[in-house]
Amino acid sequence: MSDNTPIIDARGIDKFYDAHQALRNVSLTVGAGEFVALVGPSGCGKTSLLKILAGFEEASAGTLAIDGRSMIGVPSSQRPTRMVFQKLALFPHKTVGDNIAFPLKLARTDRAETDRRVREIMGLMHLSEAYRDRYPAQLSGGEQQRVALARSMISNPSVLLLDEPLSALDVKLKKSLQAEIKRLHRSVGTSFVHVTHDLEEAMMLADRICVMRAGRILQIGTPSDIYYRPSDTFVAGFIGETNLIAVDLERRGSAHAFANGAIRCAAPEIAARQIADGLSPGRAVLMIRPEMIALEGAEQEPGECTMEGTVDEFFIKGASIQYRVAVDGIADPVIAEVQGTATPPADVGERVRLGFALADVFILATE
Ligand SMILES: Nc1ncnc2c1ncn2[C@@H]1O[C@H](COP(=O)(O)OP(=O)(O)OP(=O)(O)O)[C@@H](O)[C@H]1O
Repeated sequence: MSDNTPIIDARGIDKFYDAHQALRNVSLTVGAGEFVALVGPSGCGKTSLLKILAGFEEASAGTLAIDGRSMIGVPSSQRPTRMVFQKLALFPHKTVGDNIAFPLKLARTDRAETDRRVREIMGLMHLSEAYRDRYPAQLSGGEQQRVALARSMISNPSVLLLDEPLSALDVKLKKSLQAEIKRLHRSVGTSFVHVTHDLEEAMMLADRICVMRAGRILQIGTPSDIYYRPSDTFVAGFIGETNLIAVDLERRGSAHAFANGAIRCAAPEIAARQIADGLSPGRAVLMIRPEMIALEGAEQEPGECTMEGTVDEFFIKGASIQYRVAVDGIADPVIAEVQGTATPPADVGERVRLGFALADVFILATE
């Protein structure tokens, strides 16, 4: 995990491509050994930010320091950063060993030391010695990506920048490479900045997630902050499925309560930490994650709050069953993700009662 000294300190970064503004006043710090994931819709500026950190693009405004040194005007080859791309950039006519050793060759490292380091990093990436004399085309996609990771780590960069390195791989390979990346990160102490479209991947790997939209950073926080305390409805909906229900936020003495005719609660009072920063009483949105909603049956204790509705559809997902329930007075179907069982607890068209605990709600501003 990180200490307090930032390895990356980017402040007020703007990026223009001609008249098009790709980044707007972006500030990001990354601690030593920290793993930060950048997520956001296509075109929001993730790769532009990564390229500015790597030195492949210059910022149009703002400051950038890495390892305490200003990076303005410092070319990519002289930065303590390495980047791994989605599309492999291995040299097809060099062997695996020569590909991995390439950065050391550029630095004129002697042969014995190069040999030792190549062996060490191949071991770390679980690449067998037998692969050393093969060519990239003789490896699987996952193995090639491990070679690319080994090559980028061999010169001990302070920062590894990963631009969707796993997105071209099939699901099984992706899972195993995710585990490899996590293990690599734990064992080297390098800071990682990882761009991904896969939100589950971001949640699994990162110490902090940075959510971007239209060139701006909307929220930076731990996976749990982003998931349970999103800064707005966009972040809430972008990171995993969720229920967003219109409510009125009211002040009750020193506490707050919410009201919606379709939700019955004995005392709908909530703690201040369950309300987005700066939100005042009035129209608001109640967020509750599907897995926090129970389908109430004979064995299920009633929740502190309940809603009644009719099952629209359900999907058996294996470990869980997802219910979509039409609740009178709530525009969108309410999604409940319940524990998977061989016999689904309710059928389409059945009347059901949904229950949830007050502690699991979070109140956000309407868009
Ligand atoms: N070299 C360039 N010249 C002009 N416009 C560019 C250039 N590179 C990126 N852009 C534009 O800047 C915006 C941000 O692009 P960027 O590649 O940083 O987004 P992204 O979040 O990484 O997207 P994706 O998830 O699709 O890879 C986009 O609108 C893109 O079209």
